[in-house]
Amino acid sequence: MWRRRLSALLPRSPCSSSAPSSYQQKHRHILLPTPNEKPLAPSLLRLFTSQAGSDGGRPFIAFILGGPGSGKGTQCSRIASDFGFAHVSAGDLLRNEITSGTDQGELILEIIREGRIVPSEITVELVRKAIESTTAKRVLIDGFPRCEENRIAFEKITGTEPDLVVFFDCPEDLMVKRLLGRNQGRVDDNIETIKKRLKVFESLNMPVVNYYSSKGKAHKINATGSADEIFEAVRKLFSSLRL
Ligand SMILES: Nc1ncnc2c1ncn2[C@@H]1O[C@H](COP(=O)(O)OP(=O)(O)O)[C@@H](O)[C@H]1O
Ligand SMILES: O=c1ccn([C@@H]2O[C@H](COP(=O)(O)OP(=O)(O)O)[C@@H](O)[C@H]2O)c(=O)[nH]1
Ligand SMILES: [Mg+2]
Repeated sequence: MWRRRLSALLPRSPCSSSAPSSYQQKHRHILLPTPNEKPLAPSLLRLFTSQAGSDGGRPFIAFILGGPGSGKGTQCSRIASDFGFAHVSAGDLLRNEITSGTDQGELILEIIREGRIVPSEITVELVRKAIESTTAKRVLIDGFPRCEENRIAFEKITGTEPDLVVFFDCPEDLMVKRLLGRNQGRVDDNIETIKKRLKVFESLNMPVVNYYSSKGKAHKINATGSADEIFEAVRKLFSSLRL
């Protein structure tokens, strides 16, 4: 499955309604290996063909979802240190591409600045590599998948589904307040971009949450209290898992 071109796997309704940019057309090669290309490393084959938790199998995978400013990153750091998870932040992986000046960095910066969603072929590849390179038995994927297209691409390419999905439920006004106070110099933490990100969250991220809810995999956590209070609910959930 991983050998097929990602474009062939993408659903008809993409994350963005806009046509492929000239950058995307020019960089069609940012795709997964084709049958003639190098096969996956044995470690990766094992990762995506085995069940979580089995000996030598892939790690336990938890998707951590929620609106911008709902506290995903904050809670992930705590889960990572208390429960031994590796923390893979999709947003950080994308920002690393910008700061390291890769070919795709310019496109990513433009999309993040506008609060849109980066094409699946870029993000899935970054997330897949991050999972492959960790030796941890448990991995948090923070802020991905951002839309149904991301989700379908991830599941098809890796041949696996998350073992757990956590959704941080937070009202918009609180998310806005937190984002405006984040103070990390991010190009997208301004009121104009925040409004766009909230719209994208409702229209494109929520269907992913709803999909996993319908499969009984999503756990909703009230994200309105203090970080300590929220972590108490998170701790309960993670303590109840057989990891
Ligand atoms: N429960 C909370 N109460 C108040 N501020 C919070 C809380 N959780 C996170 N924050 C702060 O809000 C901002 C956004 O949190 P962050 O974890 O980065 O959210 P996300 O990754 O979902 O965008 C950060 O400045 C963070 O310190
Ligand atoms: O899977 C992802 C994750 C992030 N982003 C982009 O990166 C931005 C910042 O994401 P991050 O998760 O860091 O933001 P947060 O929700 O934590 O504020 C998003 O608004 C998107 O533009 C994306 O396109 N795909
Ligand atoms: Mg974050």
